Amino acid sequence: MAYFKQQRPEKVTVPSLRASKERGEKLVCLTAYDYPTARIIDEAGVEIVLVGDSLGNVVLGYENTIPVTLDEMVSATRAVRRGVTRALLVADMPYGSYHTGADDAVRAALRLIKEGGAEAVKLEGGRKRLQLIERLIAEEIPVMGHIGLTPQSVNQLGGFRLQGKTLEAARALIEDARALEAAGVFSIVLELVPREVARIITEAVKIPTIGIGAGPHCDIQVLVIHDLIGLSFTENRKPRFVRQYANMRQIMTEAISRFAEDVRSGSYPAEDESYAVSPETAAELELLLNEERIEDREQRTI
Ligand SMILES: Nc1nc(=O)c2c([nH]1)NC[C@@H]1CN(c3ccc(C(=O)N[C@@H](CCC(=O)O)C(=O)O)cc3)CN21
Ligand SMILES: CC(C)C(=O)C(=O)O
Ligand SMILES: [Mg+2]
Repeated sequence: MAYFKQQRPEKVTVPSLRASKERGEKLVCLTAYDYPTARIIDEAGVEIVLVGDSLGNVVLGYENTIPVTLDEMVSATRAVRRGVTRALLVADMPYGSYHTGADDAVRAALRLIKEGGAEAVKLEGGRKRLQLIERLIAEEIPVMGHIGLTPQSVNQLGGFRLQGKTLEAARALIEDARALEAAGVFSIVLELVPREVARIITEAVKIPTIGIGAGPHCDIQVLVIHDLIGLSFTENRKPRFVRQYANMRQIMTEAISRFAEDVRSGSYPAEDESYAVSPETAAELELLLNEERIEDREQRTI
């Protein structure tokens, strides 16, 4: 490419992901839910930014992703959109937004694309979603699949447990992945599945696999940003696939404690952390104040 182009890495697109897999490149995906975090992640060179419905857990404080609404996802996606220029921007379809029929699903996906600015949507489920996925793709909406642990099924599953452990369950996952590829998804999230199963699926499909708790053989790895920087799980309760690269909880706690201490001791704000009128205006203000005091006294003596 000419010298005046290619100053920055090229924009990541749906077709460029497949080309990356063909070249054997490992890519990175992280979640984001707000503008400043999205900007940091994009500028760090991460290839895919996912506005996950894990928003429900890490931003809204829910137990699971079930209560997350389409409005909440659209709002977060709009904020993230403003911070992302190079990465591919994908938004999760929340629980309920694609479960009441294909027309409703198209409408929900179009809101994430048109209002949110997402370039693709992700939805959970294997073969049972094939018709729905084909319909979305027919309406020019790129779709990312998601199999293994599908957190929107938590009430059916009874918890966030490893999936595809038995021979039968592993075969079902491999069939789901093949069917999703045939339906036209551009990538598949594999969540909480044994590394051997993830390897077989990754080798069986031409589209990239995106692993979370799925071992090293996936084409792409994804984590929730709050898990990476220590703002979600506590050390003794974090899932084994989470590697914590920073302790922002500790950094924030220290900053907040020091601010509170400085306010209470009177050391904040200092003189150069507030504003003053000119000395002349200060003198005039002083005079004005004295006149008012005199008037006050005269009124009270009447
Ligand atoms: N902050 C956050 N990070 C996530 O990765 C995440 C969410 N929220 N919310 C939606 C789902 C739920 N996820 C989870 C939640 C808990 C475990 C967990 O506790 N796993 C245990 C047991 C696994 C097993 O052996 O069956 C573990 O130790 O990994 C795993 C995935 C992944 N997703
Ligand atoms: C972890 C990823 C795959 C996700 O679905 C989410 O963050 O909601
Ligand atoms: Mg999700």
